[in-house]
Amino acid sequence: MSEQSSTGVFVAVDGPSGVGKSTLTRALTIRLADDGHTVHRTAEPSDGPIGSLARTLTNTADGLTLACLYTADRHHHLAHEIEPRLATGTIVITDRYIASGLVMQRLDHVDPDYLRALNEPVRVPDLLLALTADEDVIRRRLTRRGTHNRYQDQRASSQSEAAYHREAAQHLGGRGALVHTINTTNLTTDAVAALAHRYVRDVLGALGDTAA
Ligand SMILES: Nc1ncnc2c1ncn2[C@@H]1O[C@H](COP(=O)(O)OP(=O)(O)OP(=O)(O)O)[C@@H](O)[C@H]1O
Ligand SMILES: Cc1cn([C@H]2C[C@H](O)[C@@H](COP(=O)(O)O)O2)c(=O)[nH]c1=O
Repeated sequence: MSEQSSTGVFVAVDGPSGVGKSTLTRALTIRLADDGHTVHRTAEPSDGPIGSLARTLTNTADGLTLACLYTADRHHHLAHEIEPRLATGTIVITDRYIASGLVMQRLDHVDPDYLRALNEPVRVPDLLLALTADEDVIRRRLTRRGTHNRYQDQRASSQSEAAYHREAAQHLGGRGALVHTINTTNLTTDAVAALAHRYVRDVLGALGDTAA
């Protein structure tokens, strides 16, 4: 087991619904923990009070309400769960973050400029792993696993969702996040995890971490 990292790294895994975010987040956490790092796996909506409310209202509230709720949850998530861990050198990996906020409520017809402005004060991740896959592949994955939310049942939204995620990744890159896009169409879950693992190790290596 190698030495514990002294620098927290904040990683966001984002992309269209059903692309493989949760699968990757779990696998990446295990790989980094096996390297000897302390890793905290989390997700948005968070398990905090605002996240729980947002999750409850996702299928019924309007886009503006959800945009404000999810952004409020993001601030609370950062202040109470993410930043305290980063401060102790933990690697934090979140399944969904700002990109989901820029995309999902845009699918609810909220103005993208407003969504960007709302998320402007929110800390960007050090590394965004932006997952993509061909639309028919995502659809097959969702059918096999089962849909979780109303967005996944709307076939028409999946193309816009992918396009909006590309824009969101570009925007976050412009705000200083290191962005790696992983096209998972022809990659096994292990291959996706191996690639993501390498990207995180590169970041740790650049920070001078001996366990990278
Ligand atoms: N690279 C891959 N190849 C094949 N199947 C995959 C791959 N990645 C994930 N899957 C499968 O696709 C399904 C959806 O994956 P997962 O639940 O991780 O997606 P998600 O992006 O987290 O979904 P959601 O947006 O609903 O939270 C699961 O059944 C998972 O096993
Ligand atoms: C962060 C965030 C999330 N959402 C929605 C999208 C999904 O309906 C759920 C999360 O579902 P999962 O299967 O657990 O990934 O939350 C959203 O609408 N806006 C956001 O900013």
